[in-house]
Amino acid sequence: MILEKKNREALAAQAHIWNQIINFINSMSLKCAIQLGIPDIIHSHGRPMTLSDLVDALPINNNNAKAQDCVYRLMRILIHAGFFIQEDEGYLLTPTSRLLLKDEPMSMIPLLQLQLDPIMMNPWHYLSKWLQNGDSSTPFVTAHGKPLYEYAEKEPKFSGLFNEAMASDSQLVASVMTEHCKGVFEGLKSLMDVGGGNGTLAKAFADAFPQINFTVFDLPHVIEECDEGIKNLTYVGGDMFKSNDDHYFWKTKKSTRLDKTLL
Ligand SMILES: C[S@@+](CC[C@H](N)C(=O)[O-])C[C@H]1O[C@@H](n2cnc3c(N)ncnc32)[C@H](O)[C@@H]1O
Repeated sequence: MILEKKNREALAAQAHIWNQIINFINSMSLKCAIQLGIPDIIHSHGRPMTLSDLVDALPINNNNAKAQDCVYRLMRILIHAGFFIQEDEGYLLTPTSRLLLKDEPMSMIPLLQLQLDPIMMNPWHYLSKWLQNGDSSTPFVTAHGKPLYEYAEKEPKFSGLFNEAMASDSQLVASVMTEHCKGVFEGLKSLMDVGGGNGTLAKAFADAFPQINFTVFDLPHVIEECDEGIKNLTYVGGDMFKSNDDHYFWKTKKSTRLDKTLL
């Protein structure tokens, strides 16, 4: 059967819309795989893992006759998305899923947990409402009634999740910069990381460049959770947008003009 151009285009357009509508299945399947510890289970198996071995090892109700079928489908999605490969003998990790192992120093699990948490996903449901409101806040405010960092201040669990996620994302940058961008630090005596979170980046730099004094400046509730311990690294809590002559940040960087959009 030869389809007319008009029909071919309509079918392709329909398939495209389907793909866009169900795009979230990839990220939700990945979240499920991390919650069940699939990358770690396959990694500890030490060789390609069959579907039935995987189902047996998973912390799920595998008495359910559908479990094997569901895990098979979950793995098909994740293989298609590049997280695993399947050989005759079973499933194996890819370089991407290696970055999702719990003990991998550059593990991206915390970032995934933050970005796919309902607290961070809810604002997306309010995007059009926020645009309709026309206010200058963010969709996060429309969804939760307060800005992200105020919310984090009141919710220590979320704050911990946020700071861990930021830190996990900094690990790779820290290692590349300390190894390949040494020239950037030449001649510096001091350096301040404004909005430096729990200091992961500054700690890596302070270790690599002991001749430079580093300061991490962040909101007081973030700094309270940081432990000192490195000689050439200091933590200072404050609000960079509150101009105050006595304020450490403004004393140090009076001429710095900061724009909230940078955050
Ligand atoms: C996107 S995070 C980046 C964290 C860190 N630089 C990193 O890359 O891992 C932004 C940081 O800015 C901090 N922050 C937000 N508003 C701030 C303010 N008014 N004064 C100081 N720090 C602020 C937050 O607490 C958060 O740690």
